[in-house]
Amino acid sequence: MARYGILTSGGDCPGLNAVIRGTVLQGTTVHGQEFVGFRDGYRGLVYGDIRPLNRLAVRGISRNGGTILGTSRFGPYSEPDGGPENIKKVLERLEIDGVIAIGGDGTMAAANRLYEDGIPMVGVPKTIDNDLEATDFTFGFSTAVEIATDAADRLRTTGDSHQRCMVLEVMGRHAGWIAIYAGVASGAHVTLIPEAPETLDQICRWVTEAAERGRGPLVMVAEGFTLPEMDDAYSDKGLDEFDRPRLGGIGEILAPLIQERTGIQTRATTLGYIQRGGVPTAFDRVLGTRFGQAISDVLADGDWGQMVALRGTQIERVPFTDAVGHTKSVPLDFYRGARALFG
Ligand SMILES: Nc1ncnc2c1ncn2[C@@H]1O[C@H](COP(=O)(O)OP(=O)(O)O)[C@@H](O)[C@H]1O
Ligand SMILES: O=P(O)(O)OC[C@H]1O[C@](O)(COP(=O)(O)O)[C@@H](O)[C@@H]1O
Ligand SMILES: [Mg+2]
Repeated sequence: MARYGILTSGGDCPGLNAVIRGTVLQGTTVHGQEFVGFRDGYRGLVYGDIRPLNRLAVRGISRNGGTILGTSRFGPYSEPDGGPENIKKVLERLEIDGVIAIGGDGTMAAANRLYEDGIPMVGVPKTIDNDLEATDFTFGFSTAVEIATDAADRLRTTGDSHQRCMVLEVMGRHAGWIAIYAGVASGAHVTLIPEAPETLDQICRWVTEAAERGRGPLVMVAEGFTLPEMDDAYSDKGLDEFDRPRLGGIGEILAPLIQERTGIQTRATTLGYIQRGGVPTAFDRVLGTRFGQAISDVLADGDWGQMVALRGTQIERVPFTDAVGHTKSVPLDFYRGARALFG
């Protein structure tokens, strides 16, 4: 019986457990496959740290956030034990015929490199940021948008009561998907995304317009937003494990600038990791389950080097290389449509 290992790598994301469950259910009931889980992403693969994954182990997990396998930003080529030769030996010793990597762009880049180095790899894309070009939507995004929208709705009532401007910073790295969806959903008076720098003057004009109508202005800002005079997205938290700046903090920068220029009391809230935690929406559970089922079919076909993706309403297969290095930005006409209603 063919036996496969599943790992989750990179930032956690609501819907990961639905993928694990979908894969195991489809694999065991339709294709007669067996599964194990690697603990903590590529670390588990490099060190052969596995746990059994059968039907019982995945019972009821779709409704839980996080990942039952644990995750990390450990690189499969990390010295001293990483690299394809070691990983081949690990897979032989554990009698594992292939690996499913569930992760974002970084995880897929690593999976592609391993695949090119002879390891049988397939992939499932994940990120709350929805910024992977290869797929129309990623699971986790819908949950993050719901949480951000709920937070915005709550800020509206306190902002309205105090006639204050409320700034809400959401995640998304260099893409504004979470901000633009939550901004439109909550009727934010201004939504600021990395794809479309706006001047402080313009932001303050919109804030003032809303305040003049008696509203507590709500400003939704993506962590990657920059003012025209900024060279890079704001970051004061150092680098992550892969040497990328950890973003966050632009909301706290903007709030006093808006207050100073408009004279309107302004408060900032950074939503942070709340966006990635807790119960996934039905949409994310369904997408995760379908991705999981589809990747089990990919294994059955031995279609190595492929990743599943949502195209329209269909789940399709695309090569890893389609997912790597292509960031999906918010289209400017989408932004312009939202912008027409700012203020
Ligand atoms: N080009 C690459 N080659 C090898 N390993 C990589 C590469 N890019 C990322 N990785 C590994 O994959 C991990 C997960 O990637 P990361 O971008 O942090 O998360 P995500 O997969 O969620 O986007 C990284 O910490 C790194 O160890
Ligand atoms: O977990 P970390 O390293 O603090 O990363 C925070 C980043 O992870 C995210 O939540 C999701 O990013 P990935 O899906 O690429 O891991 C970003 O929105 C945020 O900037
Ligand atoms: Mg990434």
